[in-house]
Amino acid sequence: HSCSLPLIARFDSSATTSELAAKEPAIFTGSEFRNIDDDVPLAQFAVAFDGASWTDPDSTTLMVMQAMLGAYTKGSSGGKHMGLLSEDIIAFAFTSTVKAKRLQSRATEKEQRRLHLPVVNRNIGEEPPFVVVVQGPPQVGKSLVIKSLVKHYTKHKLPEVRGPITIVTGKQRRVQFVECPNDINGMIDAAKFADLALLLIDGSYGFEMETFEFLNIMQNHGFPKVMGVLTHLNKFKDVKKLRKTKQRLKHRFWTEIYDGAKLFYLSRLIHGKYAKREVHNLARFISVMKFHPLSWRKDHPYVLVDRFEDVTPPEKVEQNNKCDRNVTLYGYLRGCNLKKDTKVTWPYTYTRPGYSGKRHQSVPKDWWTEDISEVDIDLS
Ligand SMILES: Nc1nc2c(ncn2[C@@H]2O[C@H](COP(=O)(O)OP(=O)(O)OP(=O)(O)O)[C@@H](O)[C@H]2O)c(=O)[nH]1
Repeated sequence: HSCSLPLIARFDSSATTSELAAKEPAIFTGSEFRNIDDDVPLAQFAVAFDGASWTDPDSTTLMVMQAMLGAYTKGSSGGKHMGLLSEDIIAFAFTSTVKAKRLQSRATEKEQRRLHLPVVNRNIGEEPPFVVVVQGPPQVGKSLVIKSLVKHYTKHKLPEVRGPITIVTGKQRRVQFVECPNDINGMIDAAKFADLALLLIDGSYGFEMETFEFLNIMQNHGFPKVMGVLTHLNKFKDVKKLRKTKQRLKHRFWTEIYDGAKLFYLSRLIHGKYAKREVHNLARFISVMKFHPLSWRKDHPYVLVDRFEDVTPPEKVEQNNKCDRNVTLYGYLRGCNLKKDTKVTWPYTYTRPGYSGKRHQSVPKDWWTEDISEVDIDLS
């Protein structure tokens, strides 16, 4: 004490702690961390508030309060005048045996109740969107149909279709529109993840190879709901011929799919866009359609990867065809949601030689589907 007094005297000793603090105010640099652990029956939390110097008339009250709540040391750095190291929390120390017993029996009761609870769905986030695949031969109007539907639902003009587009179409429903690429691999992918396939047919030309090809692929890769859409009908000048063609194409469509399969007509093009009323009808059908999980998908889980946090570029994966890197993915496994940050290790990759060389106009590079039927995934 005698040594430190002269040292202190060198400073302006008339200033109180609060005055010193006021000169250089503390900035609270805190953060929040929440960790839900059902095995720990107690919730622990920390509260920070402005303190008062010991000369302050409120200091005694605050000290009593702090003793009741528990204290945190200022030992470790965390800001100018404070620390963040937690100490024993006095608040959790029992002062009476009766209270201790009561708390203990309550904790046991809670634990028992937890054990007897039915398994709750702990999926994080919303349900995956329904995937509507828009398929058809080149130039049939796939992009225009997607643009028109987006415009109908969101009132926004979509200048270009560059990838899957997800839209909220109802309180509990999201729909994702995907343009089906016109190559065999793209069609196989699409047939697997589609909940609904919109088959676009050029009415002025009739059925084309791409439609039959896709129907064939769908037979083998899970048959989603299918609706036909006839476009380019405005090219008919003769009303009688138009009516006859519609009839003929409808019966052909029914033969290919099933009797009574839904077929829409986009018969008018106004300023380069489909007629509002016709788009409205199509959109309403999509909005109210009941989608059922397909039994095929239950046996062949497919993951639709939206976004990789640790992206493995397809090109790289291709080179060493066996990829065992741990990739954190954020996506949907059909039928159940994957937890965010689920660790997935896949032994092989879906990307095939030449993938990067191909022009994937409608699907962004960091988006692809992965067959994970043999992949070890921790879904707990
Ligand atoms: N006359 C007429 N033209 C249409 C109709 N539907 C689309 N088009 C036109 O056909 C062209 C191609 O339309 P897109 O929507 O790009 O067709 P797409 O199927 O996405 O084409 P790809 O991506 O190249 O396969 C555009 O110029 C459209 O305006 C229609 O019903 N009638």
